[in-house]
Amino acid sequence: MKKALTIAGSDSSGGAGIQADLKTFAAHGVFGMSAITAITAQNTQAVLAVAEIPVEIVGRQIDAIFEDIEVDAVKIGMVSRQTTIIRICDRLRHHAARNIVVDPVMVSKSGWNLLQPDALAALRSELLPLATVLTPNIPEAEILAGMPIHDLDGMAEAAARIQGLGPAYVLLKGGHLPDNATDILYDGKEIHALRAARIDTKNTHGTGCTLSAAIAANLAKGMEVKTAVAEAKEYLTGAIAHALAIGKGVGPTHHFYDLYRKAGWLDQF
Ligand SMILES: Nc1ncnc2c1ncn2[C@@H]1O[C@H](COP(=O)(O)OP(=O)(O)OP(=O)(O)O)[C@@H](O)[C@H]1O
Ligand SMILES: Cc1ncc(CO)c(N)n1
Repeated sequence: MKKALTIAGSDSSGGAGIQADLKTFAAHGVFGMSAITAITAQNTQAVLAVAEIPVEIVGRQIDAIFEDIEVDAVKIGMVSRQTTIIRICDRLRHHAARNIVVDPVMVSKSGWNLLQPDALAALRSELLPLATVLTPNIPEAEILAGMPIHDLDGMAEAAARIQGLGPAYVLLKGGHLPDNATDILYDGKEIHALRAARIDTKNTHGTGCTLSAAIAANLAKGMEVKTAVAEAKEYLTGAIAHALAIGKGVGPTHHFYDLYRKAGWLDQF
């Protein structure tokens, strides 16, 4: 069985962060492991509190895994502190980690800042060059590329600028544009548009986490980056189509819709 590691924050409501990543790995038949960077008290409406995990413990979780188990892919999500970013990069370089998917999480859907302002420089200089695939959303890409983005042409221009900062591939997610759910993949040479119809739902909590974890799972299984991204996008679109109206706010995507469909459970819960 292939094995993937997520380095991210815990979402108590189970729809984003570590919980979304582990469910996504499981849905892909990949064994999931985790190094937790922070614990958030969060639900479908808000992030209420965040406790950072000490840098030393973050590093030790990564060492504990790599010293014992072969890691086929790594997904990195919420890492809010500069010192933690630097330690993670140091440990990943030390263990020669490969197939690294970086979701440069900055602000939660409910508006909570998940990246401290002084950590941006470390994200740029340390983490971006380690990424096989970087998956910014529009607001994150605007900050990384230093330009406003209004349409697909703007996304392509920003993806090219960000790719120049070091990641092998940039997947710029278009979820925040008003009329489509088209993402742009750039590898330094060619632009690929991954098109999907916008699904009319308010339940999109954890979409970004789910997509990056699905890419990592597909890379762990040995897929080429372009195939891994295209299949992950298809999986995510299904997970949004079957999103769960759990909680009073923005509900989570359905990570196991395919298994539930096969088991005849989709309409039961
Ligand atoms: N309503 C929708 N219908 C179909 N696809 C969507 C919809 N909303 C978002 N997506 C897709 O979900 C993925 C994540 O989109 P988005 O740009 O919202 O990321 P994000 O802001 O990082 O998510 P998160 O808030 O979970 O961090 C992208 O592939 C995007 O195209
Ligand atoms: C822990 C965590 N990571 C990432 C996100 C992405 O929005 C979130 N809401 N919570």
